Amino acid sequence: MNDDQIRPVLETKDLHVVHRARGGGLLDRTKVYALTGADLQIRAGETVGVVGESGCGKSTLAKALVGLQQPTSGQVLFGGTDVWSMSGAERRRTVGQGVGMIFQDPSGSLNRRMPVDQVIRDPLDVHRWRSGREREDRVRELMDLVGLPSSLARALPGQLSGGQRQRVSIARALALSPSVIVADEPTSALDVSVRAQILNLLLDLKTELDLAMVFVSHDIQTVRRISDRVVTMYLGRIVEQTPASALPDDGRHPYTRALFSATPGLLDPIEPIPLVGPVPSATAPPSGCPFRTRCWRADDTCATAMPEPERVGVGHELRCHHPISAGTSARDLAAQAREARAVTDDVKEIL
Ligand SMILES: Nc1ncnc2c1ncn2[C@@H]1O[C@H](COP(=O)(O)OP(=O)(O)OP(=O)(O)O)[C@@H](O)[C@H]1O
Repeated sequence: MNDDQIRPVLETKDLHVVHRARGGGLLDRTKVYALTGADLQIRAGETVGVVGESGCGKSTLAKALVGLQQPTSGQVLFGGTDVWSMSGAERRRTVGQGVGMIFQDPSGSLNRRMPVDQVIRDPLDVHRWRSGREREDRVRELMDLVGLPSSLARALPGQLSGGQRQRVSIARALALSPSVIVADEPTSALDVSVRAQILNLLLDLKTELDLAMVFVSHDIQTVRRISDRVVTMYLGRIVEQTPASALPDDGRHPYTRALFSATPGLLDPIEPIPLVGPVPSATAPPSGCPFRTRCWRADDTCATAMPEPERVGVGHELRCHHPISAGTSARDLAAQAREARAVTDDVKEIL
């Protein structure tokens, strides 16, 4: 069976999330296009990494996947059912049990006054999972699973180290035996020395419990290493989905290649592909392809329409009017981008 024939456990269809601008007054109707037309399928047992610059919509996508962010339009399907067509209680039951979330900052996501065993037990109580006795046993089992000694059962989150707090979050996310875990920057708030421990714990649990995982991170090297598939986002759009094994050199979207070229330590000595200017504001994304204002390959076509998704290989899809040929080296791309930039600068001077 190929990927297309395996039904996704979690899926988004043409998902849009538009926020109201932060800090605006009641009458400020400025819209922030945080997520635009996201189509994503998560299959049982796979790890999908999500990368992109700050503000591109990664967290919004993560929250939408776990039912914490109501879409403006489009669908989030769990086991084939649209979770936003359910009643609130049904959605909380379905998504709360089926999808676990791990946040970036365990301190912010744990109730400071609740001891560890109660934090882990909370979802079991909320979902009225089995008997009180079985819940106690389950909490012990979960603490053991994530490597927390039972002596910490009555400790408050503030008495734990950052790594221990993230273990508590992981135990809580796993309490109801979800089939998918969504981890939003799960290690970036931790000391460098414990990051690897928490990452390895997540990977071990994923294998042991046969979980699918969505892993959102700025750490592109880690994402590439642990994922089956890497999703690149730019200004609210999924612009490419690539088998991790094909990265970086077989990435076909100019933005994926630029992002990877700016990451130290990947394969060859790198040569960053120079991009022009900053990321445009999500309140006024450019027409057509959102990346066109910074892309060295863009032409007039790119301003007219967002390219349709194109399948270029197994598990490999992108939206680009001018995709890069597979296997083009980062060095060649950097040279192309520099040359295109020099031409643009010349034109500006003449004008
Ligand atoms: N609750 C909100 N209200 C208004 N705007 C928001 C809200 N949440 C996110 N945004 C905006 O939506 C866009 C996408 O934000 P999001 O947090 O999803 O991006 P991100 O890729 O996760 O960023 P980072 O990597 O910095 O966490 C940004 O422009 C952000 O400022």
